[in-house]
Amino acid sequence: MAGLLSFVHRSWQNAVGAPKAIKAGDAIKVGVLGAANIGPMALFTPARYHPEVIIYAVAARDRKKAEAYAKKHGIPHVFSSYEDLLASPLIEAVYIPLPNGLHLEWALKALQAGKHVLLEKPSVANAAEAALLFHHPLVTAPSAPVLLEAFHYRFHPAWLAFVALLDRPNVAHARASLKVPGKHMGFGAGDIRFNYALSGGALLDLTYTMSVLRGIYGAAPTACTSCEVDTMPSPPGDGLCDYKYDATWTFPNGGTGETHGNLQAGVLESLGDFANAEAVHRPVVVPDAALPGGLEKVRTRRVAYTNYIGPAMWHRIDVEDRFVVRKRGGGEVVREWTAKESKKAYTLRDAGIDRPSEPYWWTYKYMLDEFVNRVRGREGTGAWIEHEDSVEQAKTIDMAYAASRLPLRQTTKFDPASV
Ligand SMILES: NC(=O)C1=CN([C@@H]2O[C@H](COP(=O)(O)OP(=O)(O)OC[C@H]3O[C@@H](n4cnc5c(N)ncnc54)[C@H](OP(=O)(O)O)[C@@H]3O)[C@@H](O)[C@H]2O)C=CC1
Ligand SMILES: O=C1OC[C@@H](O)[C@H](O)[C@H]1O
Repeated sequence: MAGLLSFVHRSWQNAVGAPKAIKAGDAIKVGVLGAANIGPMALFTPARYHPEVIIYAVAARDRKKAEAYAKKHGIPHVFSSYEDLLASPLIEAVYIPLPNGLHLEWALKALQAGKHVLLEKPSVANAAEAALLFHHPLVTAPSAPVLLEAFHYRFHPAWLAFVALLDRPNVAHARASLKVPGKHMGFGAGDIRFNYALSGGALLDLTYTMSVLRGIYGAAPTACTSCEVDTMPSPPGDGLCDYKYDATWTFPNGGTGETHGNLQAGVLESLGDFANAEAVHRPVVVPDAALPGGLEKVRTRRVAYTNYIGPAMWHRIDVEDRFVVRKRGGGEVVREWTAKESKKAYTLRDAGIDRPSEPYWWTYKYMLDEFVNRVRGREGTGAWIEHEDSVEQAKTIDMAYAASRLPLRQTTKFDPASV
């Protein structure tokens, strides 16, 4: 009951209850490319209680649509085209929630206009595009603007607490899932997620599960050993867009992995396996000064993080340590037991980081804070998505498509040499 009440309280505070911030005189003016559905959740709500961020303008392909969106979300300025918005000297940073196939083009154009870029996940459509973007001189120059792939879940204290419980070199198997009841969320015919020309497909849209596996191992996979996909019937999706995938992986330490994504999950399937991350370790000898000579203590750890994608609503991190005391060198077992512990980390302090934060902050607010810290050249929590991380992520998705019966996501027709 107490858990339910705090869930309701946190959700209410995030949505409307938290006091609006008084904006600093030098707050970053952000322009938004596209009247996208995700804008309010991923940026406008957290910006409301961030003193250094003003959602200043939006541009849409249709000005009337942009005006209606601006009115609904209290955005003071409207531009008739993405180009016009980028040309505004008052705009310091740009948020890009466009279809995946347009990310490369508009990220490069925004960077060329000197804007910092918060780029929706997945950063781009494939590994070739990732190399083009993240190795581009506009990105690698010493005073280049900030460019961040918006993997919001990596910024939440619960993720930081989960990772701190891992013994990465000894992870033996990892699993990540994301099963979304898309039919009930409007992801139907015509959605960008099922449009191959816009780089649709669940492996890209639900790219999180592969990112989670890479985050658990702290390494890129060595191979995608299998990838079964189910595709949207044609039309929509041209038969080329997966709505469901089940993939298996190997990692450099010999460990294995599995990722499961479904954009058309039933409600029960989604409730049962919505956004889970799990790491099972190899047995390792752990020090215990209290043990008599000739004996050793062996720990086999399993860590499970439930709801890695929306931890501010609710999450739990379960640690299960199976201990064996045995004769040294793998001999006779003299004692065995299992220790279980459940943890939560809603604030940075809960994760052992001595910085202010609030339990109602969503993943997006933690990410926005770090984005602002980078833009302002300030030290942050250390949570960040490095450019090479984004490049590795795109390579990982390509590996999955290569192991499936589907083609890689198509490269944009935009000519990067034109910027
Ligand atoms: N971080 C998160 O939690 C989430 C991230 N996302 C990511 O955000 C991005 C947008 O997703 P979502 O908000 O669901 O998508 P929407 O379809 O709601 O928005 C996409 C926007 O892209 C613009 N657009 C430009 N060209 C095209 C085109 N040819 N066809 C269709 N749209 C076009 C449209 O803008 P205009 O207004 O100019 O017409 C539209 O508003 C994706 O990259 C997705 O992966 C999505 C959901 C959650
Ligand atoms: O980023 C996302 O997260 C949640 C999913 O519902 C959505 O399809 C995806 O774009």
